[in-house]
Amino acid sequence: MTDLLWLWIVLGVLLVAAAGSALVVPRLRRRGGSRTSGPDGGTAVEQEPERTTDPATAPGPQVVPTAPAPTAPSLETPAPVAGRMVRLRDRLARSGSPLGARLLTVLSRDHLTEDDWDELEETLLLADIGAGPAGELLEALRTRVRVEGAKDAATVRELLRAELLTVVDPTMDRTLATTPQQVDGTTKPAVVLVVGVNGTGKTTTVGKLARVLVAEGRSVVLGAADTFRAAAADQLTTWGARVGVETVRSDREGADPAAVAFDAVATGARDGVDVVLVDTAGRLQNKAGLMDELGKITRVITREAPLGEVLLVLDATTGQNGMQQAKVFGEVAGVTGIVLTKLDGTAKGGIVVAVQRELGVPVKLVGLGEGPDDLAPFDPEDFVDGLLG
Ligand SMILES: Nc1nc2c(ncn2[C@@H]2O[C@H](COP(=O)(O)OP(=O)(O)OP(=O)(O)O)[C@@H](O)[C@H]2O)c(=O)[nH]1
Repeated sequence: MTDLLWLWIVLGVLLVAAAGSALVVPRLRRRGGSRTSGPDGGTAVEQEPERTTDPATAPGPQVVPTAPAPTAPSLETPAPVAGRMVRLRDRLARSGSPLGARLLTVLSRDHLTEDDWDELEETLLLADIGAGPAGELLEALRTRVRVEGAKDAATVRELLRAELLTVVDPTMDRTLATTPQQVDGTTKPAVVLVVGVNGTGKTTTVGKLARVLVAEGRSVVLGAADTFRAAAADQLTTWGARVGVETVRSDREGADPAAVAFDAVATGARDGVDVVLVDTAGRLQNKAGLMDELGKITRVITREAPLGEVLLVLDATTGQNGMQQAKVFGEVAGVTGIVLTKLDGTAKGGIVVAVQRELGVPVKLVGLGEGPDDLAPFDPEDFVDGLLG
């Protein structure tokens, strides 16, 4: 009898426990989402919203309404890269035409006087071509006009076109080093570091360049090493997400940019991507500080993969004023190529020539608008045709 009583008590306790556990809705937390760099430079993953279990299969009577699962944003297809500069040439012609049109007007006069040659020189200097290249261009034109003597509009245009092309220098190697490299039997991504003063268009250029690479079928990882401006990492993440490219960033404003750059390159190497593009902050006007920061970023990157390209972003609208900054970056950062942005907004296209001369490195890309695909590989012939209108 006592045994039977104990059996009933145990069964009762078990029933109460089972009913209690059925009312508990388990909460699951999944780790995943955008990759962020931890304060120590190690990668951490976070920012994933909490998920509740599917109400249809969850135990218990309660049905918790859930918001519909967000649909993944549809990926954009970047515009083809070939012929971009031709497509954008009209824009260039509109902004650069004062140079070409004024030169052609003067050169077409019947007898060119010294005043005419002075006017040509002034026009070239106003377009920021620089005194040296302007002198060379005029010297060559004088000789050809004297020797050839021809004056019809087509011949004059052809003369000017040829001499402008010579100073823009079609022989410079403008290819971007974006091919993965073999290091000790391991394939490493090509690393492109993007530098320049603030506001020149670095972040935008990294975003647009990612699209250029995606359009060419390359896989890309972005590194948001501009940790100075909090919005820069968000801006970059948005650019990347639009074309399915991952951004490695820090969750902390003011984090060590070198740590983020290292994480981005390590992520790219681990995931076997073709190219890692690293955006940097541009606020260090002081040469020693700049040298320290860029030196550290370069050192940590090269521990993981060779640095293929250092692109200096320059705002074409600042013209000769931007040259001083360009020289400082040229000295401290080992620049291998120039990206000239905002060429759509200036008649000072001659800066292409001046900056190449000053730094001894080629303009490789030009920004010709605020649209996502308004970045084009620089083509000297298309550029000169744009200037001539
Ligand atoms: N018209 C025009 N605007 C451009 C071009 N490239 C960039 N911009 C604009 O320039 C502004 C600054 O661009 P950002 O990419 O934020 O510049 P940043 O150098 O990263 O700036 P910091 O992060 O402050 O150093 C933005 O409004 C861009 O849309 C271009 O080729 N043409």
